[in-house]
Amino acid sequence: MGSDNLNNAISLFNFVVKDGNGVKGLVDSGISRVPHQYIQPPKERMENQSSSSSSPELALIDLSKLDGPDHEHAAKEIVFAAETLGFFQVVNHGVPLELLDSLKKSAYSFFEQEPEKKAVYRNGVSPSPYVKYGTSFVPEKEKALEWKDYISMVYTTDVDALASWPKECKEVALEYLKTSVSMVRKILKVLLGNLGVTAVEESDQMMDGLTGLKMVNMNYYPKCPNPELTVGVGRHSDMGTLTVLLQDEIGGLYVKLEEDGIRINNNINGYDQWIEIPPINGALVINIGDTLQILSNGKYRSAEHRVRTTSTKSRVSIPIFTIPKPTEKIGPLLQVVERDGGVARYREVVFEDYMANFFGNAHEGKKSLHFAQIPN
Ligand SMILES: O=C(O)CCC(=O)C(=O)O
Ligand SMILES: [Fe+2]
Repeated sequence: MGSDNLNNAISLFNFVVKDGNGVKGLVDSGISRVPHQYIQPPKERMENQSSSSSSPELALIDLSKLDGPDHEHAAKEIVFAAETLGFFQVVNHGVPLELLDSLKKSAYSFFEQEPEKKAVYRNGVSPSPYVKYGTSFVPEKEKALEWKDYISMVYTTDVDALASWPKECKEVALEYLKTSVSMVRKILKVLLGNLGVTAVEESDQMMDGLTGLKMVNMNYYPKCPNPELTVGVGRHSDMGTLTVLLQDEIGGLYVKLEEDGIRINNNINGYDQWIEIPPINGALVINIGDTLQILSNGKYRSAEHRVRTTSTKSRVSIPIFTIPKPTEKIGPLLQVVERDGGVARYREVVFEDYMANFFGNAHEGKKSLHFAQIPN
């Protein structure tokens, strides 16, 4: 695509979004400056805000301890992280380390294909309702586009996954999903237990409901000529229950500190404070989503996070989203509301409606939660 055309808003949108060339196609066309559609308003640019140098500890939790004599200690670490930052990292998580390497490689094999190969999975033309390739979050609604391409694969059954997910990544993605799900259940069991859900059957049933929908995404952030003007992903929280994330060695994922969540040492000039989730080889990142914030009546923090771009190297990240089934009703647990003096901070929502609101709007911090919030 010639540089004259790049200045034409409609043809840029068509090239990147509609025709499925993505940000990757834009970069491959040889641009030396990002098109204006990608320029974020100053308050969203990441170079403009301070990032905490004296970060409070970001927990790195050894999950194997949940199965031994240190269970209580590990469980406390999980609960504390969920109540404060809403993000932590785990090791000894049971997901094979070789698989993590294969996943990153397979993400590159998918995104480095010719645009036509990826474009077959575009929204509306994809041969499967469970597979979607796209760029940015909701391009039609965004004031500035995010510098990110992605492929999203919803899990129903193994047979469906192997029949419909792209061949470049289906086997590893499925293995990643299956090995992660048992870890997610271990973590959820701890978090539910702390809310008073201790009976095995009730806990199992609740976990089935909270993770009824699972998907693996692969995000690809091409290197960007103007990292100071762009974002990889804008400020948002995840809508689901728990997110598991594999990131590569590039870094660039930031989580926002909130005043009541954690002590802030250096709150400079009222700017938001963000801390980076540092890449740790072999570790996985876990974060709390809106669903758990609602369920816990606000005790667990669905963390606001965002991703910067870099000019030196492209980055991949591979999240698994565990989400309630669309028909599931989600509201604060009764026993938690009782403990909170009978005050529910969220109403009960049918998850399908929550999801429609989430995907119907551009990323805007934690605004997604307003859909369920009861104003006080
Ligand atoms: O790329 C990352 O590190 C995070 C991506 C993310 O927040 C998301 O896909 O929801
Ligand atoms: Fe996210």
